[in-house]
Amino acid sequence: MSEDRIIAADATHEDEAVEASIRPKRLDDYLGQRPVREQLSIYIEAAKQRAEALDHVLIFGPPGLGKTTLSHVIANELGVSLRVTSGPVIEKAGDLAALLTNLQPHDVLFIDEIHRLSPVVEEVLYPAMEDFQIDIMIGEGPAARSIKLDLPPFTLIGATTRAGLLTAPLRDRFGIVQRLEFYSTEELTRIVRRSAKILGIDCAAEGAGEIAKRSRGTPRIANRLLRRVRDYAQVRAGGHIDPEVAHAAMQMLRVDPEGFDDLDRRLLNLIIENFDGGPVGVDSLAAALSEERGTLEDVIEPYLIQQGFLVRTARGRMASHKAYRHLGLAPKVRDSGLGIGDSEGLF
Ligand SMILES: Nc1ncnc2c1ncn2[C@@H]1O[C@H](COP(=O)(O)OP(=O)(O)OP(=O)(O)O)[C@@H](O)[C@H]1O
Ligand SMILES: [Mg+2]
Repeated sequence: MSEDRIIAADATHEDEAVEASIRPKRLDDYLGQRPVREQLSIYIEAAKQRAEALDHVLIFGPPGLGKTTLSHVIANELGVSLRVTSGPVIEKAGDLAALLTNLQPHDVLFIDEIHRLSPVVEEVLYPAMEDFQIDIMIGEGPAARSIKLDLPPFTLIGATTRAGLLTAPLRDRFGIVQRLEFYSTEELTRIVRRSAKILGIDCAAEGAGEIAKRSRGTPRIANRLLRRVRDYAQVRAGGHIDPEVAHAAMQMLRVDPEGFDDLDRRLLNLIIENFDGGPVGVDSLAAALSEERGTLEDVIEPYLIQQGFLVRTARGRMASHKAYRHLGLAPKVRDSGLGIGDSEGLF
């Protein structure tokens, strides 16, 4: 279901193809995320001055905010090669050992979805990260013995949408931990304008702003909406994107001024109409929407929570007054005063 969403934060094949051309390569082009950029530029500079590998970096945050992009940027700024893999792809300890022993000194190994590493593979990673050493087993049965191999000093960059699922020993081995935040409308406007320029799209500043406003704080969505608005502009408006054209295209895409689509509105409506505003358990919501729990938690909820339309409480999800108003409904009057104070936050 959610794969068809114009505002889904996870990458489609089309996104991946276009992203390669518009993905920023240097820190200066990596817009927004100012604290992250400031810190990393110092750590990178310091590592280069000492001629050492950069300390291991953990990047976490919702899909489409720039984790993969940032890992490419870091490797570029360090002037080293980047090897890319992901948690579910590394099946055996030997697969990881092969990757590690093929690194050049100071290279970056990027493990996407690092929370999905198997426990055996994770065990191999601990000494590799800490001492640049791995233990590998040679032979089988009684003749089997373990030998220690030295690795070149390297930087591991781990990315995850679910920092909470990382084991403590793994998390503790990252010297640098960066959390990506949703982008402001101004930042997304700059991102849209940059992408439009690269893709040769005629997009006025206010047109870019209109797209940015509806992009759920997420560069990937902003870039995708830009491409769809371009299609609309090309067929209906001589190829020029101004606020009116952007607005009309969004109406066609059924993306509302908050950047919500039918699925978001169905979710909020469900909580309000069927569960009396909540609290309601996430499993009940996922079942009612025919979505997987993980999709609901990782892709749909975070922005609704961050924007204060949905509240995550210990007893389940609740629709806020803002949600009622957005759907044109009268907010429910509560006696308990249950609200944001019960929220567990985003992760
Ligand atoms: N800071 C940024 N400045 C400009 N463009 C950005 C920035 N961050 C991300 N983008 C754009 O958004 C796209 C998606 O980013 P990216 O693939 O890095 O997200 P991600 O966090 O790795 O997502 P996922 O969780 O799905 O792996 C990139 O191709 C890039 O064009
Ligand atoms: Mg990624």
